[in-house]
Amino acid sequence: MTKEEFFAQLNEIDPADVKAMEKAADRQARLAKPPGSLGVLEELSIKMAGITGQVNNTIEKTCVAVMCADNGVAEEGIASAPQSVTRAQTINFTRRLTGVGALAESFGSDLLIVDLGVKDDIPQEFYCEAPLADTHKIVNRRIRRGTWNIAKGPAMTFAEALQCIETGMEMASALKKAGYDLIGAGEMGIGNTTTSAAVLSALTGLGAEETCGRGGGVNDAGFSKKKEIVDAVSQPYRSTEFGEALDCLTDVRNATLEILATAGGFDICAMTGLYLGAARNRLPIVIDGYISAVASLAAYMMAPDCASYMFASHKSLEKGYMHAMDRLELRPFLDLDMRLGEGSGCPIAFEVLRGACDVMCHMATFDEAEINDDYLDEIQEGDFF
Ligand SMILES: Cc1cc2ncn([C@H]3O[C@H](COP(=O)(O)O)[C@@H](O)[C@H]3O)c2cc1C
Ligand SMILES: O=C(O)c1cccnc1
Repeated sequence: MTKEEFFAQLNEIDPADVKAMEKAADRQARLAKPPGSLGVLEELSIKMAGITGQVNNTIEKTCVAVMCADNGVAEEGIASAPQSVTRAQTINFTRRLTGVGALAESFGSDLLIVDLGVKDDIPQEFYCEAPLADTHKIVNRRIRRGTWNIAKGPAMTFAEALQCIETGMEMASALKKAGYDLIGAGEMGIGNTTTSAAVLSALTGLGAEETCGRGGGVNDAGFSKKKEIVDAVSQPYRSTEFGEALDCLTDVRNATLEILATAGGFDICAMTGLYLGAARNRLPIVIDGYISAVASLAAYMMAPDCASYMFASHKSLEKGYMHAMDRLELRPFLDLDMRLGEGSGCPIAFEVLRGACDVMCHMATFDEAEINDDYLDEIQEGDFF
């Protein structure tokens, strides 16, 4: 995919269906309950209507796409765990032995595991080529054995960044075609909270103090190094001149691509593509934790309408997560003190969204429930809540 082809695909993303949202809001207001009493569930069901164009939605098939890759910056000692964990967990996803694997089994979701460039070899028998042909296999989309070290130069070439984005978009299209109603964005890659922080700092202008957390539990020396690297890598993009030079969407798209290739990882790029592809296919998508949130922000910068297709699941404890949410103007609806990644928040969020849609489909209106709703006038006029 050339950059021009990619940008043309971004222009195919439609805004949310406002008429369907109005109809959904109207039905929510007529359901037999005190107005607004289902809180966030009401908002979720209305947002879902904007995505599908239908007031009533059912969520049957769900899947978390897990983008796996290694990061060259791991050699700087910015992570607590060795890079071999990326390979081990990528294999463990196939057996559902990881956090997201166990939760996906528990809630009845599928996994779509994609290798974009794990460093260590994975035996051939674990791989397949066609996405979703076997959800217990790893889709082989390897670029190379991990990115280059961002502390020393760009993580990857532009062509590689585009290739990862294309893979993410390919996965979204495959999921849509296979009939999934709702998907999630997960990842695995030791060191990816460092690359995510570098991307977030570059995209927002925030310094490393605001965007860096301890990730998987890095020690004090590693944490200092992590912040130094994030500040240094993002510095050219944090200058006011850089921001001021961006005066049209094409400039922002080019700058975001450059930031992803310079400071990001194969996993972050593929997740960015997944969000963009989901929006292009009118497929709702759930954001997991920190890495997932940073990729969703990159997608939003390149195509602002894609935020209409995103649901923020849980408030990750990783520092910087809420900065991404603030820029996206999204609010996570779960707060479980989680900070795992992998897409582990997605299967839980799928259930909440399923419930929100079922309320819209199955609750009776005041009319249907034969309740005289004249008494509501006073509530609607008053400012009680
Ligand atoms: C055993 C283990 C399992 C994981 N599952 C997800 N992550 C999470 O930790 C990594 C990011 O943190 P950092 O930047 O500090 O390396 C990612 O792979 C993320 O998914 C894990 C990390 C470990 C150690
Ligand atoms: O929130 C996350 O996604 C996260 C936090 C710490 C480590 N890995 C992932």
